[in-house]
Amino acid sequence: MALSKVFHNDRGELRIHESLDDLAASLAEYIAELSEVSVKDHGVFSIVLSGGSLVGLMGKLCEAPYIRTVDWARWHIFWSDERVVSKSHSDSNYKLAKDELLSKVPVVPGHIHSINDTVSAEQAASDYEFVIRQLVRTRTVCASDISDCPKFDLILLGMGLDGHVASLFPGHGALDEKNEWVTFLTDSPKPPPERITFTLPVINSASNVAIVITGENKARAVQMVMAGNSGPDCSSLPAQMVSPSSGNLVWFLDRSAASKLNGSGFSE
Ligand SMILES: O=C1O[C@H](COP(=O)(O)O)[C@@H](O)[C@H](O)[C@H]1O
Repeated sequence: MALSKVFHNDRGELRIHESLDDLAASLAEYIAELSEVSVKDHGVFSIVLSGGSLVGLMGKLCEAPYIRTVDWARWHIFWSDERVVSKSHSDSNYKLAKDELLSKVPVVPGHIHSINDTVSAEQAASDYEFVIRQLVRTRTVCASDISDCPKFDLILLGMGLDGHVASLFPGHGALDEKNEWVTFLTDSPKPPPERITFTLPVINSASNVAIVITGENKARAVQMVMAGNSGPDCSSLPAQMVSPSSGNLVWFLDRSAASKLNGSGFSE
C-alpha cells in the first residue's frame, strides 16, 4: 500500500506521497480502479494522457498485477495536448507514451487516437476534434449532459513550472477558447512552438481529472495554485482553472512538490 496523506478542499482531493515510488503505486491503483468502474458502467475506458513527466510515473501499470487485471482491450487513448511534430520525433507526446507505456501493454492499436502529424497545427486540431466528435457520436466516448463536450472517463494532466496544463499557458488566448474542443498554438512559450491542446471546457467536462506534479522545482507553482494566487500578469494560472463541473479532481503530489503547502486550506 502506497504511503500518502489525503486532504480535501474546494480544489478537490490532494494526495501527498512520501516518495515517487509511492506516488507511482497510488497513481496506478487509481487508474486501474477507474478503468474497472468505467468498463463496468459503459464498456469503455476513455483515458486522456499528457506528455512530460507524467508518463514515466505510470510505469507500474505495465507490471503485476495490472498488466493482467486491467481490461486493456477496452481502453481508448487520447492526448490532452500534442506537439505538432512527427510521431517519431523526440518531442512527440505520442512517442513518449508509446515507448514508455503503450508498447508494453495489450491495448488495441486502433484505440490509440493520436493526432495527424502530417498537417499544420490548425488542421491537426480540427482533425483531432473531428475524430473525437465521431467517437462521441458512436458513444465510444460519453457525452457530457451539462455541456456540448465529450465526457472523458479520465484526463491525466501534468503541470509546468509556470502553472500550465496540457498546452494551456498563462495569459495565452487558448485559455479563452469556449467553442472548440481542440485548439492550436503556433507560439507556445515552451518549445516546440506548434501544438494542439484540449480546451478548458473539455477538460472541465471530464468525469475525472488528475493533475500529477512532482519535484521541488514545482513547489512554488503548487503553492500559488493552491493558495489561489495569480501569475505575474494577475491572471489565474491555468492549473487553477481546472475545475470539473460535475466530475472529480485529484492532485497527486510528491513530498517535494508539496513542500511549500503549509496552511493552504486543506484538511485531512
Ligand atoms: O509541454 C508539456 O509540459 C507539461 C508539463 O510537463 P512536465 O515534464 O513538467 O511534467 C505536460 O503536462 C504537457 O503535456 C506537455 O506537452
